[in-house]
Amino acid sequence: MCNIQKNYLEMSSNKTGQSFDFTGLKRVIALGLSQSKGLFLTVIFIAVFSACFSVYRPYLTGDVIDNYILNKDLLGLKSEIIKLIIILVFEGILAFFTVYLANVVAQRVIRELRVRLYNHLIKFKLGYFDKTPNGVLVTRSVSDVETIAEVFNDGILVLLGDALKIIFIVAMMYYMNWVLATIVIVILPLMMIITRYFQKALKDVYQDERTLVAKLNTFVQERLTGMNIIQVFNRQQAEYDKFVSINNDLKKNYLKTVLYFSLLFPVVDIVSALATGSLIWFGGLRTAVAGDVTVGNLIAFTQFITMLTTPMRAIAERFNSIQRGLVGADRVFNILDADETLPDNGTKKLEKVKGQIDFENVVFSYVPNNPVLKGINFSTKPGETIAIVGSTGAGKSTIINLLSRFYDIDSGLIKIDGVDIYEMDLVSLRKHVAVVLQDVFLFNTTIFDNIVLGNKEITLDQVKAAAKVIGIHDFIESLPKGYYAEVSERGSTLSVGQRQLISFLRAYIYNPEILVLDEATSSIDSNSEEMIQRATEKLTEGRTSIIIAHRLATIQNADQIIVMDNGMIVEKGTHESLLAAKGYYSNLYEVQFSKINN
Ligand SMILES: Nc1ncnc2c1ncn2[C@@H]1O[C@H](COP(=O)(O)OP(=O)(O)OP(=O)(O)O)[C@@H](O)[C@H]1O
Repeated sequence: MCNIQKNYLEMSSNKTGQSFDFTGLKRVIALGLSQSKGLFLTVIFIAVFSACFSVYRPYLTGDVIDNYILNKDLLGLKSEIIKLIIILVFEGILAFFTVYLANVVAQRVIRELRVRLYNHLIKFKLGYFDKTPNGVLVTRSVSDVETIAEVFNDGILVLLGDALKIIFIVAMMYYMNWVLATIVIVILPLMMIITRYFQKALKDVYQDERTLVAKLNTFVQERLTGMNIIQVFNRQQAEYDKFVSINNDLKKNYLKTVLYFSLLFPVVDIVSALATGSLIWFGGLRTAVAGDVTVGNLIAFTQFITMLTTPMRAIAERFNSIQRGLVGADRVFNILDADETLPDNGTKKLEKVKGQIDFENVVFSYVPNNPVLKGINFSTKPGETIAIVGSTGAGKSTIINLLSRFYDIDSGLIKIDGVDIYEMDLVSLRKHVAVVLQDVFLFNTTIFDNIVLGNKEITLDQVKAAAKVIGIHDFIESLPKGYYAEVSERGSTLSVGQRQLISFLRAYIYNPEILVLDEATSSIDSNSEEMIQRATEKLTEGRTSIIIAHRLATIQNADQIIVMDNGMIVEKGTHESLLAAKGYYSNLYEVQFSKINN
């Protein structure tokens, strides 16, 4: 099974087996407190206050019936009704503040988590991204984080109010009439069992839902990026079928949630009706026969049952929201807890480097125990141009990944100016090494921004001067908005050659002492080839350069050519000496030369 699939499955099937994740909840609450302690406590205070008020209402209703309506005390009735109205209005105001403030807390937590997550991800080793599909990470950073809001919005803060309400109602019922209170209370455990059952079932459904959403995001994102492959190979129908299948799974999952909910409400209603029926039957008998239950008591208690059912039913919903939020939180915290950051323990900050590079017996594997580089040794003098050639998959690009510490080596030493790169501060190391990758990546912003990459110290004039040297200034100026022309996603509206030249310009403007260039394999027209050849000469002038070459014609003047095969260096020398040796390089050269001639 490939790494991506494995990691994806690991991240998706993180079921804990517990019905409620208290550790996750504690962590989310701690985050809420750290973001808005004052607000958080205010909402709790309002919830307590509001719970007291709502309980007072049925009590007052019973009191109005027994003492004012039945006694025909109209004056007293008027003042009691005014009291009831004031309580209702006040309850409404408190409800508004609870919902509004809980949402403010939730949004602050979301903002904080997104920032933390992005800040964490951006420091991860490239190896992590090799294993994890982009769609999964997009889902974690966008929609999973969003679900955490539910823990606050409809979750714990409101849940607390509901729980308090239940406690106050029970206390008030016993205060008013213990017989009626006991009749109602007997029914309560039944409701709790039902709620707990649905709570467990819903957690599993939500976990599956998050997995399926991530799967759908990954699918759509990858297909959109590789749309040209799908269309060229006429895979539309097959890809459509796969999409329909994932989408169907998601629909089935949502319907499961709906099923649980549609069942939960009627079941709770039936239990509530059972409680009301028993109350009226027994209570009515006692009113008529024993006389120890007043009419006001009976009416107040029917109101209590409704008031109990609503928060109890709501508690199931609240748990449901918290559950959904905690499943999202679990996934987000998994990433936040992942220790995938590239270790940066080096302390040496080199201000200027001369450009001497040494690889000493370097061994490296992407996947443990499967070395891709098996003992690489070479050295460059400052200012030299060194070319690396060899068969596909030989390990050429891997060498440049190691020099910039995109990945860490298994053993050996890589030195710049005699200093082990692991002793160097990472930022300082990368400041001295510019990399032009085979597959040019352009962001969806202006050409200028794509070149300076947010560095405010680089001016437009500097970029223009550099573009003239590289030979792309006229082309950029010919675009409708020149340097401020927007590049479409990944630069798809530019030709391969133009994208290459923009990435050359990006490296040139940073003026590094060491340049690493992974030549594009895609064929370009001879005019662009000539432009790129001239730009390469300018780019490598006066700095140590490592060029991974696919076209041998471009590297004949290199100071040193390294020939690689199957993770090892098989030959080293100049173009002439290697041709004379009649070995691997000479063969490679002849094959390319005869291809060109043919
Ligand atoms: N991120 C990765 N994870 C796992 N294996 C990888 C990764 N990148 C490359 N490899 C493997 O490492 C080996 C060397 O790859 P590398 O890209 O260095 O070859 P290359 O010589 O640059 O090839 P090409 O000329 O085709 O670009 C290959 O077998 C490749 O499959």
